[in-house]
Amino acid sequence: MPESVTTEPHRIREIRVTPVAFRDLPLLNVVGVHEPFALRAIIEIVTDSGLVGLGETYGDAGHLDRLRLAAAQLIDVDVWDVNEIARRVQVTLAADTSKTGHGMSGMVTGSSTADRVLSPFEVACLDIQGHAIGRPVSDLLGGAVRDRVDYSAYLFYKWAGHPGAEEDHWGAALAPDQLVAQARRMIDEYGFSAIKLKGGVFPPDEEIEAIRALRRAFPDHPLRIDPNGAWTVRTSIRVGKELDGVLEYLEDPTPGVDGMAEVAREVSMPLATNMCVVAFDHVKPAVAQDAVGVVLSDHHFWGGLGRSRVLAGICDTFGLGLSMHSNSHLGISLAAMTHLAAATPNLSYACDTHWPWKAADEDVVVPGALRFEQGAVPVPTGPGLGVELDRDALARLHEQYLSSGIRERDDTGYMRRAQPDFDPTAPRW
Ligand SMILES: O=C([O-])C(=O)C[C@H](O)[C@@H](O)C(=O)[O-]
Repeated sequence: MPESVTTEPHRIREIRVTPVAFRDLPLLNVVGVHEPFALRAIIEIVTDSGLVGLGETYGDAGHLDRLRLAAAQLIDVDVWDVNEIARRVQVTLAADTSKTGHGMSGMVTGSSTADRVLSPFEVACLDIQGHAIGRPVSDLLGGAVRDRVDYSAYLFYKWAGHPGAEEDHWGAALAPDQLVAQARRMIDEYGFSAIKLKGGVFPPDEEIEAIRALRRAFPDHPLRIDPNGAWTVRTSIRVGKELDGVLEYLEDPTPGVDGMAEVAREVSMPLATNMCVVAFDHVKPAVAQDAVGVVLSDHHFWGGLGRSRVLAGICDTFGLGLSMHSNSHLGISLAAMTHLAAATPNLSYACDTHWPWKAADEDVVVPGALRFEQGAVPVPTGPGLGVELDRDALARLHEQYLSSGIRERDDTGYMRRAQPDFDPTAPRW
């Protein structure tokens, strides 16, 4: 065996789970408004060989409790044995009877708890594996088929500032011309070549008008709208017909596979989802009913990067398109998303990211490793995820989490102030 090849295991000695809070602007969605802070949990896995791997996931109270529960069972496992890690997470959570929330604002309630808990541990193990052999995570996932990953401009209706606070630097976006200005700024600053509007906030005709204004202003940019299931089947069909030829896909117009299937029979553009296909057992009924044309993967709820590639294979087999979903996130997640997208040949749509909404001075990774160029992030080529933890920044954002008092308020798993009448299964219009 050549001397450079090592067969030594890298056993887990310690797992640190650190909740952080970072500022989030008053973006509106069907649930309500983003709170002043978004919550994340940063995972550090430390091995007996002295390597440290990073993961990032939701930071709500229920999820944190489950992460810590599972972490305690992973000590001594070799980071190359991800199947054993998955088995232990599964067994631990099967025995957990707590019913607290999961930090996804109620929009992906059907996704597997074990997969959500496994995800950051798997990412951290891949980060360590990459460091151990000196290769980027994209190589561990089969090799990058692209050296840059395209992201989309993710537009939001928004208030001018948090109530009681000064107007923020993005200002209000409550009308079509303000959304066009928001898109123009994002495209100027980041170079995005596709646009997604988070809808379900205003009556559908107002949101159709916003999409038409975006189409006029950006005739060559693929457009999407995502009302997170806020519309009835009838409204969805009407909107789908009115925006025929305007959208590249219509995302989650209505809740549930049955409703999506009814809409899909009547509209010509593909329907996309990150709400009704969010776990492996949702794929079969959706395919059987021809309910969706595009699945938005998200390694945070599909069980990590390896399992997201399994999803990609399933989509390929059944002729489904593949895109990528995001929540408010930091640099560890952006790195993981970028490696995954780079190594997934059939991921042909620009991925979602909330990145532009994050303050540039708030992150847990050392600046510089990730950057946007013409709407795309160059795939990090260093070992592992290619990002380094900034310990001072981690401590600052953890302190912000503690002083915000969010944990005490957060026993539902919601990062956002919910609309009093919000029900993810009941369309509003
Ligand atoms: O459907 C989606 O794209 C999401 O669920 C992403 C986020 O939760 C988005 O709605 C948000 O951050 O308000």
